[in-house]
Amino acid sequence: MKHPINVTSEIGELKTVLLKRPGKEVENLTPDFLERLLFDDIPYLPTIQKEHDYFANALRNRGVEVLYLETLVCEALHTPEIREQFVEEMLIASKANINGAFNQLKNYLLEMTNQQLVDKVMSGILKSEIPSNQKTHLYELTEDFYPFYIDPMPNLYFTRDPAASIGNGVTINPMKRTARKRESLFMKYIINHHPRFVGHDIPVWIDRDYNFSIEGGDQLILSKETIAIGISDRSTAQAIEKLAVNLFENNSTIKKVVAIEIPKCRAFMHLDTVFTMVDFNKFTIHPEILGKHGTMRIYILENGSDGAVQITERNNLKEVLMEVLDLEEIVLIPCGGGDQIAASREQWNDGSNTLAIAPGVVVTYDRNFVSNELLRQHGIEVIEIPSSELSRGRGGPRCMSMPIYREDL
Ligand SMILES: NC(=[NH2+])NCCC[C@H](N)C(=O)O
Repeated sequence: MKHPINVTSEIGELKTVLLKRPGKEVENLTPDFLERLLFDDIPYLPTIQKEHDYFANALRNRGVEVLYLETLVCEALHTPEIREQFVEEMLIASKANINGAFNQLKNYLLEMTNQQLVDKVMSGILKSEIPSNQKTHLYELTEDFYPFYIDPMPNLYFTRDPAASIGNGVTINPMKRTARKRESLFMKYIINHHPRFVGHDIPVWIDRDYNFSIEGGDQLILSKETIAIGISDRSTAQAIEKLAVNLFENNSTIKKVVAIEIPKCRAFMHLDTVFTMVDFNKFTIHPEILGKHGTMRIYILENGSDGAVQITERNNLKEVLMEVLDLEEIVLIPCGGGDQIAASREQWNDGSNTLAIAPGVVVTYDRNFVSNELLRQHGIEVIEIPSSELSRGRGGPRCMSMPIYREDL
């Protein structure tokens, strides 16, 4: 039986991808809570959905099978026991068990159909949804102070981050920000209970209960043997080392983990906001991460002879890529063409965040016209998608997709 997961590169022909269509969770954003929910503005739901459908269709037109997170979760909750366990775990992760309305919320959710239940958990539960006579806790009465029992999860359409495929396995990521921590629970249920995945040996290289954070936007599969991971605002050195050890010790094909330090700031939250692979030897790059004289802090983690990880330091990205990919030439394509204004504007709108669907073929946002033109000049085929609402969440085509199956190179 064909294994359901296979991702051994960033650019191998994309066969199956996981998306999440933006839903009601995006409409539950209000100005007071934008920052904590990691948005800069409120997308207009009908338009963001239209743009997202365009993205999904662009992928389907190229023969990619598009799976939806919301559908897979519904299908995974196929027995009363799994449903109940899911609801309980989700409520505990939302802290509804601590001096909270755990039982009311549990009953409320379990009365719903699977589709309603999943939509509700994703879009958040408002305090106004539970009748006043059932409210017994102080926090339930303070509706004006904070309107939600459980927060909406507007970042769910960035399926890249809560889980990521490496080889035949996955990382179910311990997320950094409270606003996103619960997101990886969906993948746990999918991997453990969805008929497409149960019965297969799917190694979990790092699990969501690990104490230090790591997110999929920082994880790049450079080749069958090498991955790159950003040491970033979201991914910690501890989790990167732990992942490396697990990959080395558990028969993965990965021999090297390249850890790349990137500045900790909102605009560069993940490695893929400043660096993506578009062809065998071509990468997009935001010039600002290259540092003065192109010097960076890069560490290569390998399996040491005594079972401990061996770490060596490098400082030139191009040279490291040539070394680990065994190539004579690497082309770094600067976001915004190196023009200072275009670079920071287009990076802000994810100009470096491309999704490769085959070597030399990428999906990008239409608004990044300078970067798109430059990619074309480098011989890359660029498929543009509309982006006025999608981009408000600060993530691009790579962030909005979790590859499940790519052809090997
Ligand atoms: N892989 C990525 N770059 N994801 C972008 C995620 C954006 C999201 N608003 C967040 O702050 O988490």
